[in-house]
Amino acid sequence: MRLDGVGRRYGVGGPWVLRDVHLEVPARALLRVEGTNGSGKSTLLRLLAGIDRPSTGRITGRPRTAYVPERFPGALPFTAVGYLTHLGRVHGLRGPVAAQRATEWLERFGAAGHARTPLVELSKGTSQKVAVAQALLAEPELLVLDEAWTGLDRGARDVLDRAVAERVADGGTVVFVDHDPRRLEGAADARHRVADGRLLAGESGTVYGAVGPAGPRVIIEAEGAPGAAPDQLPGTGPALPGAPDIAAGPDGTTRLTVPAVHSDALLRALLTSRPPWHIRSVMAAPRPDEPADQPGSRAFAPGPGTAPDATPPSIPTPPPAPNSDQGYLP
Ligand SMILES: Nc1ncnc2c1ncn2[C@@H]1O[C@H](COP(=O)(O)OP(=O)(O)OP(=O)(O)O)[C@@H](O)[C@H]1O
Repeated sequence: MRLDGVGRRYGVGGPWVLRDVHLEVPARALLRVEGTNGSGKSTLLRLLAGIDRPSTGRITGRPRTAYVPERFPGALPFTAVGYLTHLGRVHGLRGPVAAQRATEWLERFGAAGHARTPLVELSKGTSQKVAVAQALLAEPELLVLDEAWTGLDRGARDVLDRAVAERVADGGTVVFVDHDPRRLEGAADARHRVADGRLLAGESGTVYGAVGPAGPRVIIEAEGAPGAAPDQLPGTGPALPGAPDIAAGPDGTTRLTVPAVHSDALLRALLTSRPPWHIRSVMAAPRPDEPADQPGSRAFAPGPGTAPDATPPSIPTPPPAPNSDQGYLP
């Protein structure tokens, strides 16, 4: 999914809450959204979830999406299991499958004892378990979580942490906001900050830059199995994290240029494909106004000659590749 020049304001002539947001939402990624109170995080998440529309700009390529709102509308005329089964059907599941998943998720969250309790009688914590379960049971391609951990007991928070990891491992994308800075610490592929109506991004969360055409980009030169061409990349085109520009590189390599915030997710996709791709180099792309031999174009990896002031993106450790003698760099 992609946001191009998206803006949102409430009411005619109201102040812009979000302006000129450019964002590529890659497949198989965990994205954190941060910002101070009232900065526009929930507004952005509602746009991503598709329950609100931009005042200006375009959102394209919407995946199958599920959303946990900041506040769950609990006063609905359903029991917990009835509501979840109903939502499962709304998400396209057949009745028996929806009912089975509803029961499984209530059990997983330790709320099976409340399956037949009307929603209005549920405690805040159990109500929140139902709110989270309705999004998870659909196994969405995009899961949007707005403070979804708030109100959950410790065991349920851990269940949600694991469910998020499972979604991403299955190829889904999870976008989340949480007031706890340690939530899913170290797991996010990218962190985005809403500030002054703009969207900023950073790999580490300490340095944020503009997201969009003007934001930093990374060039990955990779080599596939013998004879592999760019169109044989795993999940070609927009399905690859960050929707990289793909071109032929030197010495038979394939050159993928991607927004820097998505480089980790793209590297992971290449390294974990079967057979895995060799990563030959990872370098910062020169900015449009920068000559190609300036520091921004130096290779991050591998080996000597790496710019001392350049921070390499962290390359995830790939799982062992059966029947493969291919190595990994760096
Ligand atoms: N439906 C609405 N109508 C009018 N103004 C709104 C509406 N929703 C949000 N706003 C305003 O937009 C701004 C951003 O709100 P939003 O809820 O997106 O911020 P947030 O970063 O999620 O805040 P918090 O961390 O407090 O949840 C605020 O000034 C808020 O008052």
